[in-house]
Amino acid sequence: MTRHILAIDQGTTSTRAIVFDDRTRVAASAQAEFAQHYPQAGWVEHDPEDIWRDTLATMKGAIGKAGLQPADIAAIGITNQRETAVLWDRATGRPVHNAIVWQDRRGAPLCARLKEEGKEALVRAKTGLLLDPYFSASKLAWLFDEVEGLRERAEAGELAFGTIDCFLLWRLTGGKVHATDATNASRTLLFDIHAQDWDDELLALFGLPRAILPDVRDNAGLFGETDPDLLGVAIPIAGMAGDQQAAVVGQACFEVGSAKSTYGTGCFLLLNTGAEAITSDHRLLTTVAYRLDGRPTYALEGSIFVAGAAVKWLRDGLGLITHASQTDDMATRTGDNGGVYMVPAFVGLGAPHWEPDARGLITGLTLGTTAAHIARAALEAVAYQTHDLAEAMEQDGAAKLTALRVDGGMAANDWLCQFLADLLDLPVERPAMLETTALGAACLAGIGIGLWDGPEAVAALDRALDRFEPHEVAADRRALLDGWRKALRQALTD
Ligand SMILES: Nc1ncnc2c1ncn2[C@@H]1O[C@H](COP(=O)(O)OP(=O)(O)O)[C@@H](O)[C@H]1O
Ligand SMILES: O=P(O)(O)OC[C@H](O)CO
Repeated sequence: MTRHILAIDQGTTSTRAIVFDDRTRVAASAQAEFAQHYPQAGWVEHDPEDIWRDTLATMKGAIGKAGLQPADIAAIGITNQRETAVLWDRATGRPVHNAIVWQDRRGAPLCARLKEEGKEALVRAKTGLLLDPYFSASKLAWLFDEVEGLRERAEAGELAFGTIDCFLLWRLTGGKVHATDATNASRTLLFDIHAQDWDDELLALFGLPRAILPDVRDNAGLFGETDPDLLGVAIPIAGMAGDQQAAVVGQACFEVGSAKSTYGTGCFLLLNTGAEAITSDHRLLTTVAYRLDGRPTYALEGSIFVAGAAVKWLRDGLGLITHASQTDDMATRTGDNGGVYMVPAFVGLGAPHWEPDARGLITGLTLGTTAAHIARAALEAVAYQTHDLAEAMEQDGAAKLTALRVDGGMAANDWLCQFLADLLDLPVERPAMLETTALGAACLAGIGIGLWDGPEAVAALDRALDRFEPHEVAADRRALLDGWRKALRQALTD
């Protein structure tokens, strides 16, 4: 009997469960899209109960589709949308509020005030991050300031905070384990990535009680076991990582200088910098790539908030398409962009600008503009932003990329992969199995139960790749980037 591993990939728009065999081949998967709540402009919430319901249903669905029983699952790995904050009652396990999602900007006033008070240098030195509402701390501070009675309950030890990994772990273990991993902790603005511990000075800055915080663990190891009431058996949960870091593992970016870019709702480019936590001069983030056996490996990260979300907006907001994959054909058919550029600053701009108040725009419209030009502009924008991040990493002296490994739902788009290769003037490598996030979680769980010895064993696993070679000429590249920069300037100064 092969030993199977179940990965839970709780993303921004959908929850997936994938069963892998002991050679990381996919045996079966199940997926559920869930509701997004936009209570006000710039606010984004998820109902944690939706997430929990879909997690259980997709786990059962994937195990069933694989023709297996829960007892055949040797271990579970969890990976998740990062930064999204949940606060729940330890006694009942019930959230006290909807989850405040990473895209939510409501913490902007607090971050702006702390910046004015000159706190950014301190925050940056300890956390590797910036004072931006993207990260969990200002979302939590908002909850404590706005929801009556929470502070007293938290100080009395009644409340638990967690990112989605931590909330799912709590629920899966029947409320027995309150823990997270070093990658998720490193996205809260409360965790000192050098000391690898929560930091009292940061907690004080955001006015948050320490009693709500989870234990922080390595990415691979025994986190706990599933409550037998859920699946009939106790299965070890042996790997956990934020989704972008899990993709680093799934893409086997274990060498210093290797990089991957994941195109899901947003796009996140991470470059492995090894044991050295490099500070960027271009407002990139320093973050934990993974921590194994107590030793952190760091990464430089460029975070783009809107990638696939722009395509989802073409579908759900504008009704221009009925399926995301149509954009591939539309972009191919237009031949060129017709002078149309989109700056998808729907929830502000992330790296390297960090402008929470910037808003999206489409420029260059004429009577000749078609839906296909707009679809193409949405795809091009993702590539321009990737280019800007890669350039910033190079200017930071971190590494000159020799190839870019891509993954995530949007990387299924061949036109986008070719345009990326042309624009970056780099080969783009795309694994045949695009779910590298889930694969990374499965690899961590496999390491956690000793199925694989460590990163070397994971790197040695077979991986089929598609490769896109660059062929655009430099003059075209320059003209396109000029058009993009002009549009970007408009979005940043509006
Ligand atoms: N063929 C495609 N072309 C362009 N965008 C796509 C394509 N397929 C999926 N997407 C986009 O990718 C996103 C889904 O990717 P996924 O990795 O599942 O995201 P997440 O984990 O953030 O929920 C959606 O925003 C969708 O619009
Ligand atoms: O849901 P994704 O895959 O776009 O990932 C979200 C990121 O983790 C946010 O930091």
